[in-house]
Amino acid sequence: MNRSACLIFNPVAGQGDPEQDLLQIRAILEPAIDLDIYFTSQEVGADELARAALDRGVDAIIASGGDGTLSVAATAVVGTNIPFGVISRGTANAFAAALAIPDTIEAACNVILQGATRTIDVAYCNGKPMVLLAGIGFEAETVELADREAKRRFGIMAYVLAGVQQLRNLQSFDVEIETEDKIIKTSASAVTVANAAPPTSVLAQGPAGILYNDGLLDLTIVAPANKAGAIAATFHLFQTASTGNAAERDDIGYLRAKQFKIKADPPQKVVLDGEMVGTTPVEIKCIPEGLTIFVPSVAEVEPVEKLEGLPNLIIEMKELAEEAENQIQE
Ligand SMILES: Nc1ncnc2c1ncn2[C@@H]1O[C@H](COP(=O)(O)OP(=O)(O)OP(=O)(O)O)[C@@H](O)[C@H]1O
Repeated sequence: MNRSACLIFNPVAGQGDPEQDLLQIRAILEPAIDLDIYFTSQEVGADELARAALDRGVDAIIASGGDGTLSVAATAVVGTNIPFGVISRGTANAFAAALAIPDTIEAACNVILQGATRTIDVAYCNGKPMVLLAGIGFEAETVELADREAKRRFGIMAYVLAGVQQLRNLQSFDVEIETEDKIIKTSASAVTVANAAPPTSVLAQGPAGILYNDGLLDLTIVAPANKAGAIAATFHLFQTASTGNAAERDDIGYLRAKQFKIKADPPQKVVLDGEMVGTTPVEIKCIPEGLTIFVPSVAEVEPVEKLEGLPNLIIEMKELAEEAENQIQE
């Protein structure tokens, strides 16, 4: 008997052709999995659809859409032991990148077909489930500026443009951070608490690596003195993220803890897994092994060759050419 799964599909996500995307997903998954397909709408979100599916009883929940859809669907699955599948079709695809899930439809579907799962940590931020990260200050302002229209026109550049725009009116705030064993007071422009984060979430990249199965959250404080400092700090974090090193600048701090209570003066906007959720204060607590997700059974292999796109490119396969020549001679 086939496995069954509820597929929650956002028909307006990303810049692709949703009808084509859905056909492709069905063509790959349906031979092995009985899919019960539900579409998100402006009124009915992926979380509501996921909760209804859990009530009906399903073997798995699969969400397909941008980061917004994936995050809210995941929040409904937290704490249930029902495996969660991710088919990313958004602009930034941060959710898939943070959890090392491939972001093409074909590869993501194959991960679900293979059926390997693992449990990962999640967190609760003011009672709301969080899979990736909470951004306080700068990031929250940036997310608010990158609206759907801008994302449609500029893709991932919308976030970069919004970030640059935001740098122009960089503001610093006083922050008090309380962990299990200490209270830290400083000023900052951005405070980010990450459970898991893609390398593109530069403001989360203070520590050398963000582990999503260590029972701990990673907090990064970015406190540049001025605009030039902000650009230098961002660039440094971008570099450390790509090399896997920890940040080494005086205006960047980081620490790990099971939970954080954060107050800001003046109160700052908070973005949780890409969605605006209100303002500080926040209380964020790690929930070890709170979510079961489908993951690649073997690590993705980086391609060792890329030639396509080169001008006047001709590739001759030697053995095939020789074989053809031999056949002609025979
Ligand atoms: N059928 C629909 N019509 C209009 N809006 C929808 C519909 N379904 C979901 N939405 C809205 O889509 C948003 C989530 O979009 P999602 O994050 O999945 O895609 P995206 O914005 O294209 O991707 P990304 O977040 O990666 O930029 C939610 O705000 C939700 O209200």
